[in-house]
Amino acid sequence: MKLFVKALTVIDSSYLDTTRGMVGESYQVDVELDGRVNDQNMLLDFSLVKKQIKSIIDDVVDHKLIVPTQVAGISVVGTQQQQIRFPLNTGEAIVLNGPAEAYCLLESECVSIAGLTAYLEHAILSQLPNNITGLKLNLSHEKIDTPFYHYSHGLKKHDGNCQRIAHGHRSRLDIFLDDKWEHGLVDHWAKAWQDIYLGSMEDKVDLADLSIQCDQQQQSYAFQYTASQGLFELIIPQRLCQLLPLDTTIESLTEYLCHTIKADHPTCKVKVMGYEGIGKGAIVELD
Ligand SMILES: Nc1nc2c(c(=O)[nH]1)N=C([C@H](O)[C@H](O)COP(=O)(O)OP(=O)(O)OP(=O)(O)O)CN2
Repeated sequence: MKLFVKALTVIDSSYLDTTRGMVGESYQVDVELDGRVNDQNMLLDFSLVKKQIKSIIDDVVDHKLIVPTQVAGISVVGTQQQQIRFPLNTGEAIVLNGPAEAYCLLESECVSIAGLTAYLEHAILSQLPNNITGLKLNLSHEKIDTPFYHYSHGLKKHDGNCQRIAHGHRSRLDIFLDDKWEHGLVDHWAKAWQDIYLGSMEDKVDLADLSIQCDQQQQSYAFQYTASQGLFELIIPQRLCQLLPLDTTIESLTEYLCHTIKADHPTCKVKVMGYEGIGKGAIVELD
């Protein structure tokens, strides 16, 4: 007997990669359970499938930075507050300091959908009732036929997990000039924000102001803030980052895109639909 739930949840996270740097991701999650029915003649009540499995996925990976810990030269120090120095293959590094709950440490050399799926399946199955003998997850990307981008950010004013300084999204973007969808503009922004960290100028500090030590980070930006989960710090190469004069909520990002595009096309009606991951976002229009 099997039970399935499609589109159980969406994981919005970021991961570290020695080539790409920090990559924002959104995965849709489907689940299939295997086992014997219980005395309610159910494998597992759908409401428990939704609540319990979603809550495990949230605890293990959602809104976290996924760090492959078998990369040569990586260092992970600390227990409750962890400092991570992640080497890039250009010789640069991404350095973080934050509460342990903001990271998902994966024992591998890189992050892949297959590796993450196996890790989550193991974590979930061990917490389900004994009549459930197997579990299969399907993590998939939203099918986007147009150019899209991967961004990472942190929202220090958010009272939930979006305050974590490095989580992200894989997002589509729609731009219209005088009601016509503009491939050229969408493509431009998708390239500009391909694997980008969107940092608020307000959170930028001097390297010397950080509580962590840093070595060769001359061409890097440093960010720091304290939110309800604790102190968050990040050092990231400037080339992987765009500084913005705003909080990086989807409302502000979409407004920023719309105003920037309007400045180049003053006589056009501009409409931008900015997405934060899958199926949600903001719309801004300027006449
Ligand atoms: N109006 C807005 N609300 C939220 C924003 C935002 O920009 N504008 N941003 C966030 C976070 O960045 C977050 O990454 C997105 O949250 P979400 O995927 O909705 O997370 P939840 O855990 O609340 O939802 P699930 O899909 O159930 O995991 C938050 N809100």
